[in-house]
Amino acid sequence: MALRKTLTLAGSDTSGGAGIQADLKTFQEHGTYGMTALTTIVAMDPENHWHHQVFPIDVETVKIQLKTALSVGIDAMKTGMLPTVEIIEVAGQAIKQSGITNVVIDPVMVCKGEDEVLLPENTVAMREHLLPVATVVTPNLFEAGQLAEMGALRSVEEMKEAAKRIHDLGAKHVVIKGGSELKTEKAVDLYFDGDTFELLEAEKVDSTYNHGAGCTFAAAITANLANGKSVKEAVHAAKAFVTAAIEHGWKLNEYVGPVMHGAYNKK
Ligand SMILES: Nc1ncnc2c1ncn2[C@@H]1O[C@H](COP(=O)(O)OP(=O)(O)O)[C@@H](O)[C@H]1O
Ligand SMILES: Cc1ncc(COP(=O)(O)O)c(C=O)c1O
Repeated sequence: MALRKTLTLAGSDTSGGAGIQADLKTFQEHGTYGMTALTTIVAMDPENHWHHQVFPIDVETVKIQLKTALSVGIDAMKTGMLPTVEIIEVAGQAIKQSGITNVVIDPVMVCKGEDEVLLPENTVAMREHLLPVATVVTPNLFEAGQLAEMGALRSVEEMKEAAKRIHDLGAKHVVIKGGSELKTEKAVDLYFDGDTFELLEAEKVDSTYNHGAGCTFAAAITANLANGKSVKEAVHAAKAFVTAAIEHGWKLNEYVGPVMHGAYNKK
């Protein structure tokens, strides 16, 4: 079988656990050929409690990277941190024009442990330009509440309502990650295909070493789609992959603990 090509349009996480670094490691673990289009650079200030600083890439530079990557014919792609409205618009247009069918939108709005949320106008732009081109969208509880205009989500019932609203905005499949935020015994995610709901459950890991979990989950879905799995199969396999990664999360320094991207294949 020819090597399947995967693309991430996302930010660089200098600390290596999230962003394009998580995506490439995850793509590799799934035996796909990973490519990147960089949207922003995130650096951390070691002298100021590891405070995140975000340096967006010029929109023309994002455009030319997308043109380059999409010209080779991509089997599946994902988006991650998109720092400006202009970049979100360019992403939506490029995806639409390319005709690519396996598109995972991870609507990153905030980094774990950081209070600063990306600008509210970015959420508006995501609704308009990214949800309509999404094969799968993977918001966490906070992001789903923002996209659905429902504020904080606290229960599976509220997650169901949010999933319906997000589906109505154009995303074909919706996965809302309850993760460690939802007050349930297990780590519960809700999957909605526009027709039926399914709960994906895994043991909740008692750990704060979960940096990059969201990116890893979305990248695993992307690689599984590239490898020919159905959306439902791709999501289930990604859940097992990310659970193992969280179980083996580790301490990089006193501020951040990344997941172990390759843990699933070492089991
Ligand atoms: N403590 C945990 N134990 C097990 N699974 C978790 C835990 N926290 C998050 N997950 C799972 O990891 C995946 C990524 O979720 P999450 O970390 O909430 O995303 P994000 O990084 O976007 O906030 C989801 O499948 C979620 O259920
Ligand atoms: C570039 C980048 N993308 C995405 C994220 C979100 O990461 P997570 O998978 O932990 O939600 C971060 C968080 O630091 C980041 O730096």
